[in-house]
Amino acid sequence: MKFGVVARRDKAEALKLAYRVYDFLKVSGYDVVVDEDTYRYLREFDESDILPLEDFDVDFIIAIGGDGTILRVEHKTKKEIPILGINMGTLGFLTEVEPHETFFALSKLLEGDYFIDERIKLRTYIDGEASVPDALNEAAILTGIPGKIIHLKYYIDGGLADEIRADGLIVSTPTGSTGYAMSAGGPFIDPRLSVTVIAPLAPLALSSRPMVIPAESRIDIRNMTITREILLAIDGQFYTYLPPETEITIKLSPRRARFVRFTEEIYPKYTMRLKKRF
Ligand SMILES: NC(=O)c1ccc[n+]([C@@H]2O[C@H](COP(=O)([O-])OP(=O)(O)OC[C@H]3O[C@@H](n4cnc5c(N)ncnc54)[C@H](O)[C@@H]3O)[C@@H](O)[C@H]2O)c1
Ligand SMILES: Nc1ncnc2c1ncn2[C@@H]1O[C@H](COP(=O)(O)OP(=O)(O)OP(=O)(O)O)[C@@H](O)[C@H]1O
Repeated sequence: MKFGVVARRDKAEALKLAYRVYDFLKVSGYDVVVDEDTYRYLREFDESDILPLEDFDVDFIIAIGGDGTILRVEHKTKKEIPILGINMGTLGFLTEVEPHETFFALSKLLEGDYFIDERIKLRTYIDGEASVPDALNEAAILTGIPGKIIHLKYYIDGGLADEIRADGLIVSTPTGSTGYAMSAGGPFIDPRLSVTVIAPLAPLALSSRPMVIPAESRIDIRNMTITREILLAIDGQFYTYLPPETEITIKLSPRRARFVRFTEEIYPKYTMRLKKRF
């Protein structure tokens, strides 16, 4: 078995724990690679084990950090590698275990006492091209000029669903339903469901409400403000400004994210975490 180790670079405890995980796995006889960005901030790893995240070809990734760290791993790796998230974040909604549980969790992983939680992702097409990363949380279509409204029309499976004047539109997976979409008034979506949430961001009209549609549906978004660019932000990791005439389409991605879990429990696990959020 081969492992990859990644830590958030801005927290010394996360880097130190990454080294302990690396050392434990090496001493146990496993091949381990370490993300080069992590190495840049802690030079103790063996130089021959350093690789860019983009080149990780391992069985499991141990990610030590918060949600931003997990999202970064998801965006940079090319294969659907299962991630075990160790929470060294503020919220750590996407992580599985707390730091004090690290070595117990690793033992369970090595014994095969775990399961894989697969999460759907969304693919965004820009003028018909899949040229941007898939979203684990959401694709956010945002006003390019803070303080200025954007006028959008969006179509579901070819039919006009709504026309909004708002700060933006959040198109979210069940995983992302507890992130930006929830701040836009969207509901908690049980991660076992295959649905997409569409939530307008600060809409002018009271009648523009969040909706939940089948994940297999096609969403076409058109910018009606012909003079204003819009900003597309995916999972807070990738940004691009799009000219007004750009045609945006969002569909279910053929790819999935995979997480190592030790319990299938959703309630009260996620709902308790939501309480921590507020
Ligand atoms: N107003 C908002 O609520 C708002 C605004 C921008 C981005 N976000 C979220 O932040 C994400 C990027 O995360 P980051 O850590 O790189 O950015 P960040 O550092 O700006 O933190 C955003 C916060 O959202 C939390 N978060 C991220 N994904 C989550 C999820 N699936 N469920 C519950 N909480 C979640 C993070 O823990 C963090 O507290 C985006 O994908 C988006 O969902 C939220
Ligand atoms: N190696 C790195 N390269 C780029 N950005 C990084 C790196 N390590 C950490 N960051 C950034 O540092 C910030 C903090 O990381 P992270 O999101 O993991 O923790 P957090 O914000 O405290 O946790 P949470 O997202 O759970 O609230 C994030 O914005 C993350 O993207």
